[in-house]
Amino acid sequence: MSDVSPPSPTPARTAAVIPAAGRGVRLGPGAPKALRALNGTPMLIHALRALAASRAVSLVVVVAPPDGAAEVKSLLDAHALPERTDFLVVPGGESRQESVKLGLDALPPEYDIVLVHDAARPLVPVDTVDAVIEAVREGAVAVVPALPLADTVKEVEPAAVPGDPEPVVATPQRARLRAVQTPQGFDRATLVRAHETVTENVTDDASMVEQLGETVVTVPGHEEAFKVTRPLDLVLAEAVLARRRLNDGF
Ligand SMILES: Nc1ccn([C@@H]2O[C@H](COP(=O)(O)OP(=O)(O)OP(=O)(O)O)[C@@H](O)[C@H]2O)c(=O)n1
Ligand SMILES: C[C@](O)(CO)[C@H](O)COP(=O)(O)O
Repeated sequence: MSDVSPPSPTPARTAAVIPAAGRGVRLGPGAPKALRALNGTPMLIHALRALAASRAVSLVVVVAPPDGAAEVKSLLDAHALPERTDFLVVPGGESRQESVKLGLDALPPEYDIVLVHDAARPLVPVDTVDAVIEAVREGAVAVVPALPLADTVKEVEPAAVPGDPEPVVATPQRARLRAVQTPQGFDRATLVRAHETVTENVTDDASMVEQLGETVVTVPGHEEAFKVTRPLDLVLAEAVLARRRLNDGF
């Protein structure tokens, strides 16, 4: 009997797609949201560094504003990024869903696990990224970081005219609700099938996988993985960066 143990299987390779093609209408007038600065550095660069901080992520596909791929490529060249990670830039589409699909189409064949991460969540901690990857490696086909809600949520009959009173139709049990973040992690084949199958517009990739009848699971999210959506979020993001600098002793 040989005492040589069989070689352990090669871990699945992980790539990330960062949709960064949005305009940032809710943030107000200015450059596309992903290119706006947080403490002097574009939000997209913060998001790239956050994902590339995971040793498991070896490729990041950035989905740039449709007419902004050249500008995004120059931005990447102008900022220090980890050398062990490869970066690709492709032009995006009209909706987040379309942009993610364009990013997926650009992925080389050797990647089995795909993360989809909003450029608008620039401060996600690496432990959250790694927890998502680990859950996919362990066999989940779709994984989302999730947090319990602080507010009570009402379902309403949306008003025809914004600002008019809206009748409340239900109050879902808060203990069963979660706010989900990114990166969302997927078995690549499942995510590709979801994007080929679901035609209705949805707000996250995991819900497309749900529509295939596949199980989506959660891992704990993180309060610093919040999405920069409105002007106040910029204030919070800069405060988080200031706290990190203090904690790091800078
Ligand atoms: N056509 C689009 C729209 C959105 N996104 C990306 O999807 C992520 C989440 O979208 P959101 O926060 O809604 O960004 P915006 O669409 O830019 O914001 P808004 O809806 O306020 O315009 C962002 O990183 C955004 O750049 C994208 O790649 N392509
Ligand atoms: C994907 C997402 O960040 C999960 O919470 C969110 O649904 C994106 O929504 P947006 O309106 O496109 O920002």
